[in-house]
Amino acid sequence: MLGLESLTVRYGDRPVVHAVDLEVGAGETVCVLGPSGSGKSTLLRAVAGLAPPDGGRVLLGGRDQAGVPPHRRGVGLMFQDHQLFPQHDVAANVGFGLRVRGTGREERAARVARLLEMVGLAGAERRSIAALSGGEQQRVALARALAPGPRLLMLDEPLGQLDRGLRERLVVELRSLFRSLGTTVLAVTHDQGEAFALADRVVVMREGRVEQAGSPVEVWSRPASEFVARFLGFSNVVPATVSDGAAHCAWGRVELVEPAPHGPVGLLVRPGGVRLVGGGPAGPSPGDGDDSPAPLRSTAAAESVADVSGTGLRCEVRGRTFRGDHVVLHLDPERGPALEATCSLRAAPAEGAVVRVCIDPEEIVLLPSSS
Ligand SMILES: Nc1ncnc2c1ncn2[C@@H]1O[C@H](COP(=O)(O)OP(=O)(O)OP(=O)(O)O)[C@@H](O)[C@H]1O
Repeated sequence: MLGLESLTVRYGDRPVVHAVDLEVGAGETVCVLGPSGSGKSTLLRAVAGLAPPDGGRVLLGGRDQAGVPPHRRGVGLMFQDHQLFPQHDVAANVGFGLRVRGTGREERAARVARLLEMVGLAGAERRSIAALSGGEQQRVALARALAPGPRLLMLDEPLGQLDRGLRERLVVELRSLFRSLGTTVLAVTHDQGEAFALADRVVVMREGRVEQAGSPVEVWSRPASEFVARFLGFSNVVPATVSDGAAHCAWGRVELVEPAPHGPVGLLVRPGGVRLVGGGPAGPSPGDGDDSPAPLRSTAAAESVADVSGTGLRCEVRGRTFRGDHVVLHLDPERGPALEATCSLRAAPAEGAVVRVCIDPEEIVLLPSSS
C-alpha cells in the first residue's frame, strides 16, 4: 500500500528524515515511535505531500507520488489537535470531505450517520463541537478522516491530548475499528504504550533514521540497541564483556543461556529478571576481599544457595514506586550502577532494607556495544 524508498527530507541543510525505507501492507497498522524531534511528523507530511522529499520516493499503491498534490493522494490525515471547525456542528465536520468532493446531501447524511455510529457517537449530528469532550472531539476527527474512504489513514499523535484512562480505552476501540474496516494505518506517537497497543508493526526512529522495525513483541523482547532499550523505559543497561559463556559487568558475572561471540556488548536486564533472593543483615558480601565479582547465578541455583552462602548482589532499597499490581524497586547495589527490580506488592521490601538479588539469565538481552 505504502512504500518509502530511501526517503530524505531536509530543512535547510539538516536532514530531518534520513534515507528511510518503509513498507506498509494493505490493512496493516504501523506506528512510528520516537522522541520529540526525531522526524515522525515530517515523515507523515512527506507521505501526505505536504513536505516535498529531497531524495528518495513515496509510493502509494505502487505509484510514485512525485508531483501528485495532497488532495489526489487518497490519504487521510488526522492531527493531534483534531483541527475541527468549532463553528460547525458534528455532521458538518464529519461530512466536510464528502461535500468538497461533491457527494449529494442525502448520501452524505447517510455516510455521516454510519461513521458516527462506528466511532460510538450515533445521533450526535447536531451537537456543537464546543460542547464535546476531548475524547468525543477525537472521535469526530477520526470520523472526518475516515469519511472520504482514504486508502491510507495517517494519525499524528492521535490520542496526545487525552487523559490516560481515555487513551487506553480509545486505543482498544481504534484497533478493533481499523481491523473491522480493513483500514491501512500509519500513525506516529512518542508514547510507546500507545504504539505497542495499536500497531501490528512498530518503527522506532532516532534523529531521522529508522533504528529498529518489528512487531511489538519483537521490539519489546529484543530491543536492537541501547537507544531503543532506554526509549522503551529499560534502565538496567550496562557495558559488559562476553567470555566463557557469561557476560561480565559491573554487577558481576551473568550466565548466558545462549552462546554469544566474545567481546564487548551492552547488557540489558529486564526489571522482572532482577529477583530478590532474601534480605538479611548487611554482612560482608562474597566479593569482599576478592577482586573478582561474585557470580550472579540463575534464580533456581541462587535460591537454593542464597541463604547459605549469601550468593547474589547485595543492594539497599532506595525507593519504591507502586504500579498498580506490582512495585518497582529502585536498588543501590554494593557494586555497579543503580538497578530496577519489579516484585509483587506483598513481597516488596521496605525502603532502606538490604536485600540480595540475582539476575535471571532468561531475562537479559545483549545489545551492540555502544562504546
Ligand atoms: N517547517 C520546519 N522548518 C524547519 N525545521 C523544522 C520544520 N518542521 C520541523 N522542523 C524540525 O525538524 C525536526 C523534526 O521535526 P518533526 O516534527 O518531524 O519531529 P517529531 O518526531 O514529529 O517531533 P514531535 O514528537 O515533537 O512532534 C525538529 O528538529 C524540528 O525542529
